[in-house]
Amino acid sequence: MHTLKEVISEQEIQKRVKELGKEISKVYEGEPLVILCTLKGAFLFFSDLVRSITCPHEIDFVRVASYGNSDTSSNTISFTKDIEINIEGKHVLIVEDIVDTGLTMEFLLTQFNARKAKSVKVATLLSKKARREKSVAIDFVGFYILDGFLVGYGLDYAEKYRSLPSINELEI
Ligand SMILES: O=P(O)(O)OC[C@H]1O[C@H](OP(=O)(O)OP(=O)(O)O)[C@H](O)[C@@H]1O
Ligand code: HPA
Ligand SMILES: [Mg+2]
Repeated sequence: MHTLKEVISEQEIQKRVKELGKEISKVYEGEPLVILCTLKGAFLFFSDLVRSITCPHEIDFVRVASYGNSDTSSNTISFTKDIEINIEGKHVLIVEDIVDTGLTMEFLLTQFNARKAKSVKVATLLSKKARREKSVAIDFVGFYILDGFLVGYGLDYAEKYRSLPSINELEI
């Protein structure tokens, strides 16, 4: 077992997700919108966020991974599941749990910008700049985090802790 220290409570997360949902709904009102969940880490944030977005939208799922069982990026992104919806002419919102080095988001932006979407924007629950290697533009941010390896609310360490309702720092 590892020691966990709570850094963002379930209540704080739920409040912030609702605020983000309102903000996003205003931006896309009346526009064709596809919201993409980046598996696995974004699964809880995504499912709460889409329920607080009031404008009509489609959803789809993409699977990328680079951390494996480690707390540092392998710098190699495995892309094992693509979306199934055609995004041409539609606005795309990529939903992530965390932008850390930025490598994953840079990869996703390159992928989806190449597919003639009307726009491609990014929503992330957490943005951690201490280890940022690629500068990526993020449109909607839940919380800025200074440092530390985080688990819970979708985020894992070696596949553990994803189902916790709060965000916690892992003491390895
Ligand atoms: O900015 P980066 O340094 O690229 O890190 C962010 C990415 O790392 C995690 O995914 P991971 O590879 O752990 O896969 P997972 O979502 O299945 O946990 C996280 O969910 C992001 O997708
Ligand atoms: O802090 C983190 N926790 C879990 N997964 C991650 N992937 C990038 N950064 C993190
Ligand atoms: Mg992970």
